Amino acid sequence: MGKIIAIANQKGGVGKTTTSINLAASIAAIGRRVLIVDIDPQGNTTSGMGINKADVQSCIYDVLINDVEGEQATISTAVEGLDLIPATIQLAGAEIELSQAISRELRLKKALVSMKPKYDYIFIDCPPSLGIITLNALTAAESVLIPIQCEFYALEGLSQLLNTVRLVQKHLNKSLEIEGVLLTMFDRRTNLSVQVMEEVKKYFQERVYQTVIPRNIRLSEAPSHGEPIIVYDPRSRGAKCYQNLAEEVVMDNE
Ligand SMILES: Nc1ncnc2c1ncn2[C@@H]1O[C@H](COP(=O)(O)OP(=O)(O)OP(=O)(O)O)[C@@H](O)[C@H]1O
Repeated sequence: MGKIIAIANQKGGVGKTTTSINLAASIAAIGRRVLIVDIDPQGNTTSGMGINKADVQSCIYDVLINDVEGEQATISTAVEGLDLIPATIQLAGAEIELSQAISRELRLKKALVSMKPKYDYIFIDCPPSLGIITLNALTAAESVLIPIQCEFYALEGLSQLLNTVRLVQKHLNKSLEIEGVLLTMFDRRTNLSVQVMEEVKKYFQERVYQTVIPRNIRLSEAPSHGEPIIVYDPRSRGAKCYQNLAEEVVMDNE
């Protein structure tokens, strides 16, 4: 049965999409069946996997709003064992449309029920907000993986995210857990990165992954080639680190 993990932080640009693509691809590369669900209207995970949004027939919007089956919106990617439910800009309207819908927080959960047996891991790439779309992800998920960028104000807004997690646990999904906290864009030459790491470890303790993702130019180039880092540059530090993270996540769960 696939474990559903939401990758969430309402702060923008902290590495949610980079982690969704590269963690999912690295887990698929060690022989697990993996699905990524892109629920960010920017659709960066979709384009970062080499999918041309203009060619997408059905996307996550159709699943959430038009009752299209998850299977029907699923496409296979160039990485063996890795499938994707894409997002297009159409999703930008869903926040308002869902606000009037019945069981509006449960749409994604319902859609993923029939998908779970087909996968070992299902990752949901969340948008940078705590609106109804992210609530759908936190309600569908068994756990939430939180990427934190090693920068000034890194911890700002985290209490809001943790508060939302607590509210979801109380009202919508009592078994939601913190899967882990991932430090991203770490630059060992700066004191700031080291300070942020210490702060985050003090706060989240053993829930912080041992693997830390460095700032790595190859990771930022890969999406424009539509490839995960293990395909674009398998020898890069970024690739090695996401492979290590994949092993850590699999070890925690199997
Ligand atoms: N480890 C890294 N090294 C270098 N660049 C990175 C790294 N991680 C992410 N980036 C770059 O930083 C930018 C933001 O990353 P990303 O899109 O993954 O963040 P996000 O949290 O998904 O953003 P949003 O909140 O807009 O959805 C992108 O240009 C990405 O290529």
